[in-house]
Amino acid sequence: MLNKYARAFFTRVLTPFAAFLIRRGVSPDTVTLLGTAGVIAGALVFYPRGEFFWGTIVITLFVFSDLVDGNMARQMGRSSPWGAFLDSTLDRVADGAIFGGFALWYAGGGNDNVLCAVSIFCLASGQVVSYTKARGESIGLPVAVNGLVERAERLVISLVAAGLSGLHKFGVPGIEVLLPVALWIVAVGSLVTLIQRVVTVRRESAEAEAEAAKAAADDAPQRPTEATS
Ligand SMILES: CCCCCCCC/C=C\CCCCCCCC(=O)OC[C@H](COP(=O)(O)O[C@@H]1[C@H](O)[C@H](OP(=O)(O)O)[C@@H](O)[C@H](O)[C@H]1O)OC(=O)CCCCCCC/C=C\CCCCCCCC
Ligand SMILES: Nc1ccn([C@@H]2O[C@H](COP(=O)(O)O)[C@@H](O)[C@H]2O)c(=O)n1
Ligand SMILES: [Mg+2]
Ligand SMILES: [Mg+2]
Repeated sequence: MLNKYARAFFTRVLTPFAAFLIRRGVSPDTVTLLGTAGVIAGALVFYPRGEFFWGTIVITLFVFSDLVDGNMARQMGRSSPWGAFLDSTLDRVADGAIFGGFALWYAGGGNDNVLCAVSIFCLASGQVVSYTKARGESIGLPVAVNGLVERAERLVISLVAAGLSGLHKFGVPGIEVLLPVALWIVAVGSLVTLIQRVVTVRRESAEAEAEAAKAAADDAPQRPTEATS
């Protein structure tokens, strides 16, 4: 949903910055790599210590690089299979660091085994949700569904809640409940999305098999029947 409705807005806002980086000779791959490094650092330095406000600020500064790199590649007319591969692969690494950071906090100072497990579930299910689409497309299916909670939703829900929960350390009472609520929402939403995508791939592969069987039957040489032989 966000990918559909917010992307156009962010493209307009980030295009001048992307053009500036191009003029400075920066490559899209450099932006992809530095952006991912910044997200990993923000997530793994701050979140395991319960520093959710500062961790989210650092991650937010870098996560938008994921929209800038593609924008730069398109402006330069240099969108490439390698760039698409690098972008998607490093998305998985960045997501692993964010939800891994939450899990480390709940396994340590946050001292909550259930929320640790929910964070690990968010991490794993998010990766599998993305994998279903990538694998489905690699076997030639359209995978014509995005589902309830795509990557942009997973990030926005988790990061907004983490940033606000972090205000607890600045004296805002009760607000720390937002992160657990967000993690449960992302976990359930990712499960629903996973089911939506698997059902779609199952339907599309059954349709493709039926079409292939029909094409094979149409192409098969007509066997003489007993009556004509
Ligand atoms: C006192 C206040 C404290 C608050 C602290 C600060 C709060 C700031 C919080 C959050 C900011 C969150 C920003 C998150 C931005 C996410 C941008 C992003 O990277 O989106 C990526 C997404 C997908 O890009 P790709 O096409 O490169 O990725 C594909 C995707 O990953 C596929 O995965 P799948 O979906 O299948 O699971 C893969 O299959 C594929 O391989 C891969 O290529 O990009 C978009 O979707 C574009 C839309 C981005 C929309 C961003 C909306 C940001 C909205 C609000 C942010 C501001 C909120 C501020 C709140 C402040 C609260 C007080
Ligand atoms: N280093 C890169 C990064 C991305 N691309 C291209 O952009 C597409 C992704 O666009 P986003 O707006 O989602 O970042 C990707 O599929 C590539 O075609 C690139 O070429 N090099
Ligand atoms: Mg990108
Ligand atoms: Mg990306």
